[in-house]
Amino acid sequence: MLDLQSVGAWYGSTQVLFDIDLTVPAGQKLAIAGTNGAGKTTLLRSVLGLVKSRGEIRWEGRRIDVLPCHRRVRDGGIAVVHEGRGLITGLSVLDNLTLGVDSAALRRLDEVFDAFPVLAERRNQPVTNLSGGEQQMVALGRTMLRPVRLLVIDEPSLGLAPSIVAQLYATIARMSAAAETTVLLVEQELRLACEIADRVVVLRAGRLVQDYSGSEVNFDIIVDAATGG
Ligand SMILES: Nc1ncnc2c1ncn2[C@@H]1O[C@H](COP(=O)(O)OP(=O)(O)OP(=O)(O)O)[C@@H](O)[C@H]1O
Repeated sequence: MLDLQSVGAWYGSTQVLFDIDLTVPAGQKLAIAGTNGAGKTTLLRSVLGLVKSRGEIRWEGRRIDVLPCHRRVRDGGIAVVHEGRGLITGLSVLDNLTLGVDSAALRRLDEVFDAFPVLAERRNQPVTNLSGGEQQMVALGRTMLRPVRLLVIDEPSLGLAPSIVAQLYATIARMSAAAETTVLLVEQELRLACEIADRVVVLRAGRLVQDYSGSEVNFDIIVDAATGG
């Protein structure tokens, strides 16, 4: 379970998140919606320890707000797929996928190549030769080889062709179902968010203003709240 109590966040002296209380049960797929600048990415960054924040954040019962980012990620089984993709530009596709993983995980490399055949074809090429969508596949493939308990995903569809987005989302859905991974997702395309999420919260001007789950996770219900209507 991920639990945020009275979380605020700041860039310099400017507060951009206010009093966020949010409990995400293990295995839940939560999408965070809201207009540009509402604070969606900052909420993810607060969980990861990448922005100045106050309040308490617990993951699996343990306070993580007191830990630096690398400890949260390593100890908490947290993986991040974000706009910048976080790949190591000098390395090949294969090296980016496998760097630091153990031999048991390496045996699952075929699962990544089954999900994204183009990566098998281009395994020895530098990641910088890949398109944005292919790089996003590498980023997601990396998480498939690691024991991920919390998957944090920021804008996976940004700038990608619909067919690639569909492939990415199918993989995310499969991964999270198979391993009961908890997912925190920021996705501007609300239809996509509603397809994968079992809960959607809406941020407005740094505050959590709506919380939808079950049958309320429906594009027509959520779109007005999320776009400020
Ligand atoms: N590095 C930064 N330095 C200063 N202010 C920032 C920084 N990053 C974001 N902000 C500000 O914090 C607020 C929340 O930004 P955030 O990126 O979290 O919003 P968002 O909902 O993810 O927006 P978008 O949908 O446009 O990506 C905005 O007012 C933004 O201008």
